[in-house]
Amino acid sequence: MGACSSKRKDVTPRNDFAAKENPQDTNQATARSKEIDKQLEEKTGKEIKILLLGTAETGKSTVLKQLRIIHGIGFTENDIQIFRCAGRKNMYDTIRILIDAMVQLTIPYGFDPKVLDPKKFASGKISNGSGGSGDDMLAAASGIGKNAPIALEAARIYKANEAIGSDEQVKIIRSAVAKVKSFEISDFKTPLPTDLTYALKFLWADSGIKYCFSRSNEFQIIDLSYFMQDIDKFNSNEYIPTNQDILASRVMTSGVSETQVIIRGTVFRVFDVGGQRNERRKWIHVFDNVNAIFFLVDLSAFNQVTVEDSKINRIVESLTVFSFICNHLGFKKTAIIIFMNKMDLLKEKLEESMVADYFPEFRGKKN
Ligand SMILES: Nc1nc2c(ncn2[C@@H]2O[C@H](COP(=O)(O)OP(=O)(O)OP(=O)(O)O)[C@@H](O)[C@H]2O)c(=O)[nH]1
Ligand SMILES: [Mg+2]
Repeated sequence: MGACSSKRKDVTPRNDFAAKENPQDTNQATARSKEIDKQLEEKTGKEIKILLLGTAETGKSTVLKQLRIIHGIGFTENDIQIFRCAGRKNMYDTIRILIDAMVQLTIPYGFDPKVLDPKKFASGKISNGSGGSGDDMLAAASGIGKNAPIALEAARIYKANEAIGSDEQVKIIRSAVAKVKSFEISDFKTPLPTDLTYALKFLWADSGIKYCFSRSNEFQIIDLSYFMQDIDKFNSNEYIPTNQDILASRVMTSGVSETQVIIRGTVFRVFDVGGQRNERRKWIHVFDNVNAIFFLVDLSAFNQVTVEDSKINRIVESLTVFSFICNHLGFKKTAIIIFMNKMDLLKEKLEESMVADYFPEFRGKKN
């Protein structure tokens, strides 16, 4: 995203609570706010430099997008085009990653851990299986304990990870997978071809893929299910991304971008950086004269490993980088604010997962 600025004089959002405040408190708060503004002006000559830091996928660019929306900066035509393409790429990537994860986790297409109907499995065929019946699978599944991944057992018995279903179903799945795999990656500027979107929809509806997605902390994928709900809409040529679509889309940041926001005469220069390890070496270029750092942490990542190293937990990686930033001599006088992000996803995950399973020293409540 390129640099831009807001010329609006007062763009501070008001909320409903403001009207209910005690007038005396409001006066005091206004006076204090003016005092802080004055101090900042004296210190920085009306310029505040802010860095958005954090490891990959913690939500730095999303915070910047929110800032642009809240302060009325909005997005350029070029930005809108980037987000339109991002939506298409996000949908394609989701299924492409899941296809590989199905192999990695040995999950057959059509597999549904909740449906243990003997008839379904007994009559089902495994496309490249070599023996084993549905009854065998059920017996094994019931013997491995309720928390063990039943899919693994299914794959072990059938020595397959392809598909459960009739010959016709298996044929359709094979053809959909082949369609996605053979797609020549484009710049996503034009809509995805209809036969490809058909394959994406078909696979997204598959119970095995759904089960695979439910184990998404075991491989690298961003939850972009927002786009998968309406593939045709997001793929269409006429589609114009809304603010909500823009916030949900994912474009990895490479390099450094600056956005300027002017609030009551003070210029806030906000720098967004890439959080992946190979991007972090570029951070140093913006380390001079920083007034504040917003350090983002993805709290929902407690059960995930980093993209770069499958042995490193994402929260541990965040702590390491945070510690480096806090101890950096250049930031002795810099305000450092931790931004605990993705609380919505954390809440969802705590229904299924426990923090203590990943951090045994954690003594807090289960959820
Ligand atoms: N559910 C949920 N998703 C979020 C939240 N914040 C960000 N995301 C999503 O997380 C994904 C990654 O967010 P980004 O803002 O691109 O992350 P980043 O820190 O800029 O990542 P890099 O550019 O790789 O360093 C995007 O798809 C966002 O829509 C949140 O609070 N909740
Ligand atoms: Mg980013």
